[in-house]
Amino acid sequence: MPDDKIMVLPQELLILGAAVKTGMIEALRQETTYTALTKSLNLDSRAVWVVLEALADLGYVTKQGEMVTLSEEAHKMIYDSKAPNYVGFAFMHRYNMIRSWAHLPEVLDNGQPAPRDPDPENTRYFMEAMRHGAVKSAPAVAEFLLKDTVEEINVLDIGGGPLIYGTAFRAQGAKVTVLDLPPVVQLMQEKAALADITLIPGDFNQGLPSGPFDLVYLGNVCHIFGETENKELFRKASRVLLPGGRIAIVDMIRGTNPFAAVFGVNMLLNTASGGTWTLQQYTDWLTSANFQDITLQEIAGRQIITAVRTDAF
Ligand SMILES: C[S@@+](CC[C@H](N)C(=O)[O-])C[C@H]1O[C@@H](n2cnc3c(N)ncnc32)[C@H](O)[C@@H]1O
Repeated sequence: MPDDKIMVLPQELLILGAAVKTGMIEALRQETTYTALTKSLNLDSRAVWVVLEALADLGYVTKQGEMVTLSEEAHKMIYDSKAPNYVGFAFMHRYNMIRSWAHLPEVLDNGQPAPRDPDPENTRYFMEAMRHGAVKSAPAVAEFLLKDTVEEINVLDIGGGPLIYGTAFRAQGAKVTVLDLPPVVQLMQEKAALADITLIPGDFNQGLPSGPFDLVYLGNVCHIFGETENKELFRKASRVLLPGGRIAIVDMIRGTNPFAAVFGVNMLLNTASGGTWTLQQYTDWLTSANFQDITLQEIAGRQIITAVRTDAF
């Protein structure tokens, strides 16, 4: 609904994001001074002073005389994974989103995705944001999908690099294989080993691990690509499933809530063919890939489409 919410500017996120990007937050883990910080990071002294004052008044920085350091609460929020207020660097993904959303007029003009910041740290920020976003719903989704299974089942989690869903499937007794892009696998391999998850590098547009699997899980993956890629992905999934095996797709279903259409703009900005798709589109694509019994349900705030592989091969 049109209202004055559009007047809100996320200034706190923009200040904090810039402080991370310039190295200020990392440098503030040690006690330092305005002058030393400015010099060591080769930044503008007036700008550093103004931003540090804002960070201090917002509670992120503690000042004592000349000395400045990250506040205890900010330290817990960003660096202490056991703290109740921990978010890690998940907020940096939001910061990056704002940067790409500001390019919407050019995207409307030329139809090309917004320019990408090649900073390799962005993979880590993205993983942390995905983990943060999934942690509440993953146990309920895993329980919903695996509750009626009696034996240990084989799950393929495509694009499951953040490992939150994989961990939840593992907790339900499943054997879990995760496929994700090589930079993600490199970053997450250690966590995967600790969680007893097999993490495989690869591009799902090129191929899938051969399996066979009882369940193929696609969590927030179908919005990255368009009709051609999704149809082909469902066909590939169908081939690595056992007869009677299931596919489960978590995504935002266009036409069921306004958020799906808004998220479609995010995918317009960040991909060449991605978007959000209607239940009818999913139904057509799944049917053409030999799936039946297609249903849409909502579990823990997530929309889940499930379907069963037919024997028609
Ligand atoms: C939006 S995240 C979803 C993460 C997780 N499944 C969830 O629901 O929280 C998309 C994931 O798919 C992975 N991905 C994107 N394109 C891929 C591709 N072509 N092949 C394999 N993984 C891909 C990304 O690296 C990322 O981990």
